[in-house]
Amino acid sequence: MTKEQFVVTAAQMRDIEGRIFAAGMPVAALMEKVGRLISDSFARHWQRLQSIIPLSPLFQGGLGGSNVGILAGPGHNGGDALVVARELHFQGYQVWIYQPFAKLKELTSQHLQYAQSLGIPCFTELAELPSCDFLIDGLFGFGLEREITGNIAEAINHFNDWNKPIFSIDLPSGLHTDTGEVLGTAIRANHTFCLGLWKQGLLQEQALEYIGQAELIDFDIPLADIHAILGEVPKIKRITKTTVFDTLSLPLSPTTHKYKSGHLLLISGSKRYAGGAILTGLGARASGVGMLSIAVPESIKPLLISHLPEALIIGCPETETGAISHLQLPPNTDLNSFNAIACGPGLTTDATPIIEQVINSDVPLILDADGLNILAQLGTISTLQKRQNTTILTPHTGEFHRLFPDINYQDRVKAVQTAASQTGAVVLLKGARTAISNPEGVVWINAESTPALARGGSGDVLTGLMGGILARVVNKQVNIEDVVAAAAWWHSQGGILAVKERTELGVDAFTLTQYLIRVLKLSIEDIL
Ligand SMILES: NC(=O)C1=CN([C@@H]2O[C@H](COP(=O)(O)OP(=O)(O)OC[C@H]3O[C@@H](n4cnc5c(N)ncnc54)[C@H](O)[C@@H]3O)[C@@H](O)[C@H]2O)[C@@H](O)CC1
Ligand SMILES: Nc1ncnc2c1ncn2[C@@H]1O[C@H](COP(=O)(O)OP(=O)(O)O)[C@@H](O)[C@H]1O
Ligand SMILES: [K+]
Repeated sequence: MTKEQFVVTAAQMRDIEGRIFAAGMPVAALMEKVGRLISDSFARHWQRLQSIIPLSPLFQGGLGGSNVGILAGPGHNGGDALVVARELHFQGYQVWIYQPFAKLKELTSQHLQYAQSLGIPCFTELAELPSCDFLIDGLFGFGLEREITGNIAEAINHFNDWNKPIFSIDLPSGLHTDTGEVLGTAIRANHTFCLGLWKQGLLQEQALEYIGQAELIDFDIPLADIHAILGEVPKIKRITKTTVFDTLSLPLSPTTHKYKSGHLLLISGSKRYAGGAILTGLGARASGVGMLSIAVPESIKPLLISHLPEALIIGCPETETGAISHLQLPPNTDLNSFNAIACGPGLTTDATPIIEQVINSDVPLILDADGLNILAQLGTISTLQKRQNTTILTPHTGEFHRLFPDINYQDRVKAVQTAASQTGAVVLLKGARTAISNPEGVVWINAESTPALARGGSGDVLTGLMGGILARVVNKQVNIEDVVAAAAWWHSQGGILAVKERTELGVDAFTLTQYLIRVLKLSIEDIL
């Protein structure tokens, strides 16, 4: 595993650091190292930002003229900030320190004393503060243990109102390290230097508006210490390119044939939502699945054939409303003929018998969209108890709430873990930071995505893509949650590449399908 993959809670980070200190690393030496790494990274970012952000009238050109305000807290987050203050002072920045706390940890207090001896101005009152070009936030890190109130809360709100770029150390002060919840109030950072290992709260949706661009500062934590605390196979991980490529089963075996590369059955669409079936089909096409069958209402069969000539389109009898009334598979075919079924986009809730039929089958199954709405009507947990084979549920927040009305989804990591454990399914909760859990609580978080994907139909693309990957690799002893993670990552990366070439407004769901193979190609070239 790479450092980028690990995700820790505050308690785990404290235990990992505890091991390093117990092994002999002096706390002060580590703080020095961390502070230097932050200063170096900061200087790189600031050079880049200078070209795009208007600076204060005091700015005299060159780094030496930049004015920087350092917000220092009482603990070691404040200590880190004070090391950064000293480093930037020696690099020629005009530095001042805001430090309103009466009692500081020993090491933090020493750094403050030295900074003051160097002539760096230090203030305790907001009213005294000079102007600056940017702020470095070292008020609280993972040691924040209660709501921020009083003058500190006031100060945080005040700094947010300054509208200056803010760089936060470890995490924006005020965010809960594990859940990303705002504890009273929080710094709205433009950039966050996460120290050592990714804190779980930074990967939670509710923290996103506070983090800005997040960067991991690797300060060489020994892998043995990480594994000693997180276990040999950590429970919560961030999806990375490497993990995805381990799952995609590439290159193809030279002796493969179309049925060895998986046969996926998509069940999707209605007269009303024909587009959902097309988008799901195009998502599946990008997966490279060997055989693709798509069951749709008879009346939209010609439309599907025109968009997906390679697929076997199965026209089914339809209800008065134009939904599939029941599956009518070709002769000599039953559901066991398929390696996987993906079911739901565009079905409408009139297709209830279909959902009952696929749930009763013994084939790996993905349920999405109306498949989930019907499942909620049937009773999520009792209905899924009948399943013998793999089930994957891919709700967005609204669907999740319908499926699991009793689960609080503020902490999305906990929410997917609970849902997966209650149902025995792998659950993917869609959103800006999609979270995936298997029934044992093994979680993947998709930390790189783009809001450009928040458009109708983009979830249909994901279902098709995931179905295709699942059909391709399901017989190859893969973990199902790894397959789901691979699809989520690929889908988001397609969106990110499309944004680069077409702006955030240029990523409609059809366009997204055209970027899936392009982004795969670039990623393969990158890995080789
Ligand atoms: N030891 C080191 O040199 C290292 C330090 N690191 C830094 O150390 C930080 C953790 O340090 P600490 O454990 O000292 O914790 P923090 O610096 O995050 O804050 C703890 C201090 O804040 C006080 N506090 C907590 N909640 C408060 C509230 N709501 N209102 C007012 N005061 C409050 C506590 O009483 C304590 O004094 C990390 O986030 C990181 O920045 C590590 O990341 C790297 C190694
Ligand atoms: N703000 C966002 N940032 C990144 N990805 C997002 C965001 N909002 C939605 N998405 C992604 O877009 C897709 C939307 O899926 P879904 O809600 O099912 O849409 P639809 O049903 O219209 O296809 C999901 O993959 C989701 O993770
Ligand atoms: K901070």
